[in-house]
Amino acid sequence: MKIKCIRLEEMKDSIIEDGSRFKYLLPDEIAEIDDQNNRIIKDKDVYENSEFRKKPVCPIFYECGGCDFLHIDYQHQLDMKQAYVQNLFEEHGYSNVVNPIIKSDRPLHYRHKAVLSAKTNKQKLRLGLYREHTREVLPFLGCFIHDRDANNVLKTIEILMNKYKIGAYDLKSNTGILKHVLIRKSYDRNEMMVVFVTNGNLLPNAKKISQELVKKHSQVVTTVQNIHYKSTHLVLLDDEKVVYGPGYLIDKIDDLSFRLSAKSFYQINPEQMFKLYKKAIEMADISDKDVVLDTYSGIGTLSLLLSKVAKKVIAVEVNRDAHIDAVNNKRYNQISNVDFICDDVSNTIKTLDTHIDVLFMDPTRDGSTKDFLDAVLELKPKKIIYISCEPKTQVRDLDLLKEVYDIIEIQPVDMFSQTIHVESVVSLVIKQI
Ligand SMILES: C[S@@+](CC[C@H](N)C(=O)[O-])C[C@H]1O[C@@H](n2cnc3c(N)ncnc32)[C@H](O)[C@@H]1O
Repeated sequence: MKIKCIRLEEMKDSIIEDGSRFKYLLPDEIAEIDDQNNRIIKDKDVYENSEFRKKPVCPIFYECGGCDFLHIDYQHQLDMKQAYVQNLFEEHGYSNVVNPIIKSDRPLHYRHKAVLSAKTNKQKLRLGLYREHTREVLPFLGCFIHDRDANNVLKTIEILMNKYKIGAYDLKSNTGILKHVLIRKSYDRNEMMVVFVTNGNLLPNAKKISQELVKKHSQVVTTVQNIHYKSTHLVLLDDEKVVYGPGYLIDKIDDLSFRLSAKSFYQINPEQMFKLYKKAIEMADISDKDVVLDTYSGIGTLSLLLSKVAKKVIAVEVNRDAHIDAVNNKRYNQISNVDFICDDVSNTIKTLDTHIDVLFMDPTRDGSTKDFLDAVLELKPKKIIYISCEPKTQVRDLDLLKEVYDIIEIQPVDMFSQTIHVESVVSLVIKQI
């Protein structure tokens, strides 16, 4: 049997186990499958002489699921993402020509957030990333998309955990302490937060570990313990205690400062985030008479940037920690024309009694809901800016708005280099009748 990968979204389906493990086919590449053994018969000509493929820099690329594209030339990654977004919108009947993708100047080591998991290996605690599609931890601390400083801090954490005899949590026996370590870094201040995720509230020598860590890496300004009292696939739960420092980080966008706590959403690629926000605000072309509704607003980054150009901003976010950060951020920046509401976006939009000129929406990968989009059609803002990290759900949602709104611009942004994911910003205006 021969298989061919035609489109970007099919790449994930083209993974075939063949012992040495074969990574994704590129669109138009053909692989021959030995049906009986369900193995791929490699065609050296195609895979090794491809002008688009390169030797992946990472030694665990073929096991780890983090980077889909580390074996593909960066320009070709961009071309594939561009074609993917263009095709997707065309398939849904939109005739717009998609803007050229905004590329990254730092396609490696761009992630300012890293999450690693703990395991016991040869009687030692090791930190690493999950093997693709499994919960098996691959001990490795040199990830090529994580920030380099974060990688160095993780190496010290591994040493300290072993020095203080902290055991890795084991799911099967439900024993051990350390489940995960999360690191976050502020771009502006170059400072880091470390979160130790533990099974139960015991983390012996937590203060000593933190002090030694800070002594070695002065960039670490705070450490936090996040406590799991139950089995969960989530990394961070509600119970949290600050071990060292203030328990949050400060980052800056333009002249605004933002407080980041462990659990609140913050874009992981700061340099691309600046470009994304700048482009989204430019697309909205807001006047100082406009009232803006910023939905799915996180810690209020975009809301506060929008407050500089709009008359008023109303921002809605369901996550309580993110909401508290947003309120603090408003106070910290002495901004008065933003109201932050902690609620579900559908609840808020249905009960809103203010005229809205421009709507911003930035939902999670699942996209928005029919309930919310129906309420948008009732509200009838003159412009909508839809920011999405999953163009597939974005275009699905846009189909529910297309009777009333025209798409003006579609802007892909490469927020997640080396991965299959692409961010997309779409501007819409209400149809004239
Ligand atoms: C992709 S993030 C965007 C955050 C923000 N716009 C930014 O750029 O940092 C999506 C946010 O939507 C929030 N969210 C998800 N579902 C929601 C809902 N039904 N109502 C309100 N907020 C929601 C999440 O907690 C998250 O903070």
